[in-house]
Amino acid sequence: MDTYSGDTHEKVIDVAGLRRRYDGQFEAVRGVTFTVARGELFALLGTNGAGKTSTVEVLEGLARPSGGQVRVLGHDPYRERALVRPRMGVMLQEGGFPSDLTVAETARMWAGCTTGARPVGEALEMVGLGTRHKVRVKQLSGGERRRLDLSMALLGRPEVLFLDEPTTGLDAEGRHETQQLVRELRDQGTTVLLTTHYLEEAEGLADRLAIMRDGQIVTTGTPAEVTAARPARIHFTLPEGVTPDRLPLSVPSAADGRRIEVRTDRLQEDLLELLTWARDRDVRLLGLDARHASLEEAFMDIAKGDAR
Ligand SMILES: Nc1ncnc2c1ncn2[C@@H]1O[C@H](COP(=O)(O)OP(=O)(O)OP(=O)(O)O)[C@@H](O)[C@H]1O
Repeated sequence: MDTYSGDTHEKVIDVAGLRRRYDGQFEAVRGVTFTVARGELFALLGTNGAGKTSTVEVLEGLARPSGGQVRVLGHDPYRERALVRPRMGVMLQEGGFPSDLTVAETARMWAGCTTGARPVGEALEMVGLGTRHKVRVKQLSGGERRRLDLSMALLGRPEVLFLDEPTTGLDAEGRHETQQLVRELRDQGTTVLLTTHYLEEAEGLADRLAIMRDGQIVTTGTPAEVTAARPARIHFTLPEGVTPDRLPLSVPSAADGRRIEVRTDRLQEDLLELLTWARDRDVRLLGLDARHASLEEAFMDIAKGDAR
């Protein structure tokens, strides 16, 4: 079946066993499966070379898979590109607009090739480039070029938006503004597939995410599910004269001098045992800090090869 009914559980992106091999040799994507529902924001994460862009390019219809099945809005994005392309917005890692054109000329040129385009001024306003319309593309800063790329991806009021590292090169304020815009687009019903190296960005924006390594998805779920599967951390420093070997044995810990890190799946129990031990011996745990794993910590574990 090629079209979907339009209910909120509609799989706007449906990837099953995707493989992509370059030049019949190196296999960059090795059996990737995930779905993204309408109105969902899905983040694809992974270290450099994990296979994110190779995956996203297939979804954008820019490359043919060497194995598996891909559907975007119910269609094969490569063979039925003409049906899918007008409904998707694509922001590549490098926009590559002619550098001698002004921002407004670029936008008008792009609008000319876009079905049902927004007014050019509106698209530029959305990304904060409204006052930069007379500036040549080559005179824009790196961050402004990323915003122009995003603006052009939004021109056709896309149902599904592919954002490949949309905030790379932006300063903190620009990142915040772009994240806010992406959140608003999602809230208005746009389905978004995002790749990013900023893990707090993924943690803050994504409804669900997948972490890739060596061409495969090693972990997937909501940010809370992905971090809940990793050990929590307790950090503290022992006062002088108290050596790590005096800690309660059932609390798993690693010591760097007197600085202690406990990694635990039983945060509440281990914290209670530690605090009781400290109180009974009148030991002050300096700089005590206890928290669940962040997405960054989960990512680092996974990147190192520890996939739970
Ligand atoms: N055109 C190509 N020909 C051959 N190998 C390629 C080609 N493009 C990418 N690769 C290889 O495929 C693997 C995955 O690359 P890809 O760009 O998909 O990774 P990525 O996760 O997007 O990385 P990054 O975070 O650096 O953008 C890498 O080993 C890369 O060297």
